[in-house]
Amino acid sequence: MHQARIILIDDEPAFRTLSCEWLTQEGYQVQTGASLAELTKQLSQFDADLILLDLSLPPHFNPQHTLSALPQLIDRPVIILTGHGERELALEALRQGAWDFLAKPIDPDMLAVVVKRALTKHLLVREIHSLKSDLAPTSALNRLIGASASMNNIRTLVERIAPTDVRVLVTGPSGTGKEVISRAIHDLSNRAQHPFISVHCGAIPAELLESELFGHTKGAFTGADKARQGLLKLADGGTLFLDEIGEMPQAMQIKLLRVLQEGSFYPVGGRNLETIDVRLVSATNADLAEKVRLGEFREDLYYRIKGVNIETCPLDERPEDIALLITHFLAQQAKVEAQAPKHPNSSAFNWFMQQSWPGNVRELKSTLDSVTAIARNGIITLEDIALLYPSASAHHPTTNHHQLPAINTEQTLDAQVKALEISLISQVLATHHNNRTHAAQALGLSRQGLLKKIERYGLSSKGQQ
Ligand SMILES: Nc1ncnc2c1ncn2[C@@H]1O[C@H](COP(=O)(O)OP(=O)(O)OP(=O)(O)O)[C@@H](O)[C@H]1O
Repeated sequence: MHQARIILIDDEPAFRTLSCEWLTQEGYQVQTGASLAELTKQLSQFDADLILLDLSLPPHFNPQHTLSALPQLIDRPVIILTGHGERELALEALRQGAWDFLAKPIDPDMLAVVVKRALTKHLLVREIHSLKSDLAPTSALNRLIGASASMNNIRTLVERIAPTDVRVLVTGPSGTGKEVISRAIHDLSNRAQHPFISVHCGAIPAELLESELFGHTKGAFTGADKARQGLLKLADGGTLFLDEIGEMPQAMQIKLLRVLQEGSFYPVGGRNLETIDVRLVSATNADLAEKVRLGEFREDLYYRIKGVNIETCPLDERPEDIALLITHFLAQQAKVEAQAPKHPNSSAFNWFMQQSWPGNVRELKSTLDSVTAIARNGIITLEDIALLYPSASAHHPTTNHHQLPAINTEQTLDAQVKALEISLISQVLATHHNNRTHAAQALGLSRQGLLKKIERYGLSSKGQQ
């Protein structure tokens, strides 16, 4: 876990210095300030995990004024520091969402215990929220990031067909999320409790594919020193995902067709007919219809596997998804590393928006991974990017074509306005270190208004303020 960050706001300099020392000795990173204005300024640069807050602060020394700021702060624990005779105020602060209060004079041991407890409990609450959202049935859909018309259609299709047993063929260029979509279909289906078995048809040598899929008996061929179940049997009750089905050898295509027609097969070298109940989802980046025309793929198999066709489109054709994917991948990375998410600054963000991504989402993700690995202090800059991609140093932010999505006569005005809104919100959130209060100010929105848009576009990521 990262070193927890605390902001202490109190108007007494001696108290600030002393408490700062105590907390630093406990291993926390601490920043201090004397007023609400300083708190706001610090929050924009220092993503605090906890705030210690005196209620009587300059210039007004009006506790009610401080109390009215509480709703903006309570995304993390706020501990109120109260003076003598301020019990009522402290209770009011608790009603408004403060975590706890400590009465002055503060005992350092008590301070350490209360702070530690608040941070631990806060962390647990966040974990529980995160686990709950991962378990929610809609989370499989939420994993399909994107607000483009194409991604919206895909999500709708996935939701409709997942509970049926219809076969699905996912087509589209490499790295556009065909496997993620296939998994989402499985996770939202009635087979979700059973296995999802993925077979990369092009990666397994033709001579091994049959025994990999159907299994084999002992002694079926040289080296088969014991019987082994095939992937088809392992997928029983669940979903069999045949990736790159266009690369399946012709001999195997006939065998697969038989399984799909009869629901049964013989393991290699075996005489006992095995029956299975699997849902088939296939994917390819090849033009299967063309392969059929060229005689490279069996027409009868093509129609057997096709069922519903879901088609993904290149990332360059849906620039509004880039901003959402960047936010998503950074949040995902932060979760794995149990750290606050890193953020691109404005010019780095623009660079990502302007690139062409022939390798699609996979390429965007790996570029982001490598750039974040070398970024310092939680901020990704154009200089970081230029270390790995030297052409970035010549990058000129005003000549981009993705920052403002290109005018597209095939999309409605609504869709294009949405794309622009997503792009701008993501960028402002990134440049304000995901501080929603400041991003809202920069965009001229109320915080509530911004939160609604974040929710609507699925822009939220764990660990944001
Ligand atoms: N819409 C999306 N939302 C979230 N992650 C995505 C999305 N699309 C792709 N990804 C991520 O991009 C990477 C590539 O996706 P995936 O493997 O599903 O692509 P693919 O189309 O199956 O590629 P290939 O044809 O090369 O097998 C994965 O890390 C995946 O998690």
